[in-house]
This record gives sequence, structure tokens and C-alpha cells, in this order.
Amino acid sequence: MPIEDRDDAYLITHALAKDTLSRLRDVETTQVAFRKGLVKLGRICGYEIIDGAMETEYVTIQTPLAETTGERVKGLDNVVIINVLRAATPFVEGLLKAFPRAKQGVISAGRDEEAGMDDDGGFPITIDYVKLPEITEKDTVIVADPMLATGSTMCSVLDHILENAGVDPEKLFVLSAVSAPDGLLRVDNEFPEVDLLTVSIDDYLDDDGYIVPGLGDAGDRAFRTT
Ligand SMILES: O=P(O)(O)OC[C@H]1O[C@H](OP(=O)(O)OP(=O)(O)O)[C@H](O)[C@@H]1O
Ligand SMILES: O=c1cc[nH]c(=O)[nH]1
Ligand SMILES: [Mg+2]
Repeated sequence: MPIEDRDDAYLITHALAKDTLSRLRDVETTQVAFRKGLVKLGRICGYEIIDGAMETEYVTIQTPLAETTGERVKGLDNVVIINVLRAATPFVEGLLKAFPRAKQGVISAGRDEEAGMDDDGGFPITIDYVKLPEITEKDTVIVADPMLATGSTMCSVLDHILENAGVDPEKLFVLSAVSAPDGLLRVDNEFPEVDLLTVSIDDYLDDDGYIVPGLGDAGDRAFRTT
């Protein structure tokens, strides 16, 4: 079973996903290896979503030698991937290897870290740029962001997506590499219709809202900023 139901979220349990995440966590992992690791993890997660959450259908195929029955994944033309800038960019590059015909959207969202966490344990979020494709009732929407910490960014992003969509998509996934229990709870409370997929549920958030043990600041490590 590639995706395990953990009540608060669905865990992607593929051994290669865990292996890749472990390399991403390592403080010694360089920028290039970190970025490539996020691409690889996105690809693995994409394959696991297909295996665990999408249907297949039988089709008749003529090979050069004989007619046979094959199996095809249904709905690959009805996938929408939303890239939460900026840390999700390499993660989405990997996802697109599994869903090459996906419609894509981007939302630029950032935490106001100078403002600090509020009394509810969330951050003020600035949304700078939103460009989303049409979302239909047939679509499987995957909102990708490698880090789900307090959940503030994801809640703002989901507000924009659902307001813009006007209709409920067939499936709505939030995909993260590393998540914190508080963030999962916040998104689940505010958007019960969303299925939360993650490779790891980590222990806690520190006083600055960073996931522990986590992997540090994913955007900074991938883009070599501080
Ligand atoms: O769950 P939250 O507490 O909202 O934190 C998670 C967000 O923080 C990071 O983005 P960041 O604001 O650092 O922007 P970046 O992608 O440009 O680095 C990360 O990529 C998420 O978007
Ligand atoms: O641990 C965290 C929290 C938010 N954003 C990150 O990149 N890492
Ligand atoms: Mg960042």
C-alpha cells in the first residue's frame, strides 16, 4: 500500500521517498543536491498519487504481434498542479514527470517572519501573484508545497484557489514533503474537503515556526538565499 491513512493525513511510504527525504534533511546536502532531491521526491510522490489515488481502466491494444488488454490511468488530462512559490518549484518539476499534461497554476505566497507567530500559532501571509488555470468538477487538483509548518500559507493559498475555481474539483490534494502536526490540524479544520498527503509528519514547530527536525528553510536551501 503506497499511501497510508494516518487519520490526520495520508503518508507516502515509498522507501525511496523516505530515502530522498533523509538526504534532504542532512545539513551537509549542497544546494544542487537539495534541489535535485526535491525534484526526485516530487516525481516519487506523483507516481504514488497515481498508484494510490487514481483509477485505471482496461483498454484493448494492438501490439505489432497481437491484440491484448492493457491498463491505462484514468484522468491524467484532468490534473491541475499548483506551485506555491517559491520552494515548491523543484518539487513541481518532479511532479510534472508523473503528470506531464497537467494544467499548472502558480501562487506566490510568503510568511511575514518579521511579524512573528500570532497568538493562534499562525503567520500573516503575503500573496503577491496568482495565476491559476480553469478548474472544473472533473479535475484532480494537487497543491504542492514541500513544507507545511503552521499551515498559514496553505490556508491562504486554498482560499484563493477555491474562490477562483467557483466549483469543487473532483479531488483536492495538498502535497507536502515535511509537515508539522499543528499545520495539518489547521488545514484540516479549515478545509475538511482537502486530502492531506505528506512524506513525513515531524515532531513540532520551534518558536520561529520552523519544523523540527524538518530540513530547515526549503526555499533558502534550494535557491541559495539566506
Ligand atoms: O505553514 P507555514 O507556517 O505557512 O510555512 C510554510 C511555508 O513556508 C515556506 O515558504 P516561505 O514563506 O519561506 O517562502 P519561500 O518559498 O519563498 O521560501 C514554505 O515553502 C511554505 O510555503
Ligand atoms: O521548517 C520550515 C518552516 C517553514 N518553511 C520552511 O521552509 N521550513
Ligand atoms: Mg522560505
